[in-house]
Amino acid sequence: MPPFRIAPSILSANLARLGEEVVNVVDAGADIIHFDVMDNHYVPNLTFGPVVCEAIRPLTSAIIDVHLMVKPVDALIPAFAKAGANIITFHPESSEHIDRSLALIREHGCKAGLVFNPATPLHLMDHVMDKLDMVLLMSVNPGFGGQKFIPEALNKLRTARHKIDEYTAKTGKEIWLEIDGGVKVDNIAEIAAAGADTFVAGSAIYGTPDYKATIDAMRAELAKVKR
Ligand SMILES: O=C(CO)[C@H](O)[C@H](O)COP(=O)(O)O
Ligand SMILES: [Fe+2]
Repeated sequence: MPPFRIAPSILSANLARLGEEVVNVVDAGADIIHFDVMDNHYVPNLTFGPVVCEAIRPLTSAIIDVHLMVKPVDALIPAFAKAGANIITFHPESSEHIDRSLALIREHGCKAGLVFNPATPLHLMDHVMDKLDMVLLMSVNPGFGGQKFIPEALNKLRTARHKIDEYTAKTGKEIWLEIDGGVKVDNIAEIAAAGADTFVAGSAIYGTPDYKATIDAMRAELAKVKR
């Protein structure tokens, strides 16, 4: 059984009580805090920046996974690294020089990843695998929480899993495969079977009254997965 990681997106948290919401979800069993950064330019929504990351950093030792939905990306990379991010991912469409942006993330001591929108082809990862620690597939169009999972993402996950497994077999390098958008208790097993090992879930966790019960239910579904 591969290690499965659950990454609640604080986009769906009660932002008036953000600190408590971070602590509570980690106490409930989350592995990662997923931090959605939107700029009202690359995506039609506006969220939070490095100062908010810096504010939550002392509250938890959980991994902070910063998903940059901003264009351009490079100027924000050092700022998020300084604010305590552990992983920084960005969309290839938002960088003029993908290899350079990935290198910049790693030079700042963070794990680096590329994010693929539903219609963005996976071949954009082919020549930068050595600089990737994570591949994030969007199963919704980016910009909002609470959207419906796009089923074609399952085929894309299988393709990405194959590419990553081939690369890992050749080099020994581990690359996490994360899925983001519309992940729920009732589809997480199918998504894991298609190849994901890391699961962002915003509304499915923060929209329920008992975060531990929801995360436990997700783990129970994941325990049934055969791959
Ligand atoms: O990147 C995102 C949106 O662009 C969010 O991480 C994602 O939508 C999580 O929300 P939900 O689990 O409610 O779909
Ligand atoms: Fe996200």
